[in-house]
Amino acid sequence: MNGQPLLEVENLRIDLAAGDTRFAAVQDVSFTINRGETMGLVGESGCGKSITALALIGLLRHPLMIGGGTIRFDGREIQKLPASEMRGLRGNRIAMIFQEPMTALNPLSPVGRQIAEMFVLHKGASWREAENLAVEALASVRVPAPERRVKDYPHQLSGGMRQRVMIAIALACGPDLLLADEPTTALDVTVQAEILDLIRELSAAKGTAVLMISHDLGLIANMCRRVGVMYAGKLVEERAAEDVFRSPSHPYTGGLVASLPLLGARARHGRQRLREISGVVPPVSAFPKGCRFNPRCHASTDRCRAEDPVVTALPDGGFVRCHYHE
Ligand SMILES: Nc1ncnc2c1ncn2[C@@H]1O[C@H](COP(=O)(O)OP(=O)(O)OP(=O)(O)O)[C@@H](O)[C@H]1O
Repeated sequence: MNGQPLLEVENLRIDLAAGDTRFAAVQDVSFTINRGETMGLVGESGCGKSITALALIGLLRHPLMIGGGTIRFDGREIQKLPASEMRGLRGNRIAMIFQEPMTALNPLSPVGRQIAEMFVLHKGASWREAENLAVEALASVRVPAPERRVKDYPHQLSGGMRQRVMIAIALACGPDLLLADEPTTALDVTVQAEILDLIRELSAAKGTAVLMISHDLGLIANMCRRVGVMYAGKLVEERAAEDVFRSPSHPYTGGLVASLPLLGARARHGRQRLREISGVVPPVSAFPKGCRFNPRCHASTDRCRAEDPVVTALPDGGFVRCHYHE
């Protein structure tokens, strides 16, 4: 089954309503994730990564809404599914973990019960069975003394332990797709590595496809075979992770690579200080005309200011959205 398309996103557009106006916060986003595959989505804060993930799991809320395009999961268009079917998919076949588990966990319910609920809701287990399964699920994310920990409330756990609980909930039903939105950003460095290892190991063991979202290209390259680079609501490059580092095609990707402390070519040679991309991602209401990256691009021309580049396929199977990718 691996290698078959699981998630197919075509020309996704996400609108942000502001009074009578609608701004396209995400536009022309297309990508496919095959069964069992791990893909990364990288870009600075505000590029539209999180809202893309929320759209995929049917959790966009006003003022954000899907403005166009299609999302097919396992061959079925999710926008056309009745709400009850979408609820059946969410948490069961598509799961999501967030940066801050405290916001996703119920503070008033013991963590074991929150895990058990998944088995009751989606797998038809009795509460007694589900509570045993919850202990097993906690053990699988390497929470020590899981039979005691199931009784703990979220505030009694450390940030790393809470994230493990979140992963246990997400993977409880053996989803086909896990959306991991900055799952380690709020954690300290040693815990980050443990959590990433856990996601990598458990998803590989269960054949779960993963969409890993991060502003950290180093992390994404470590975890994912394929990388989509997002800038101001558009995918500007999609390549195999090693190709992104070897020969970034889009100037934005080049900037992200150059700003990595260990991998940036300039840093490697130790001759020049790290080059960062100057400026910031514009707000959705002020995306520039032409190529959205043009005001920050060191190589932009009149054409970039006037004309939005189309997607160009690259010989290595990737694609880029830049007039001057060659
Ligand atoms: N509920 C909301 N209301 C208004 N604007 C929103 C809302 N949620 C997101 N946005 C805007 O949509 C754009 C994309 O946000 P999104 O959170 O997807 O970015 P991101 O790349 O995931 O960044 P971050 O890592 O900071 O979440 C941003 O400009 C953001 O301000």
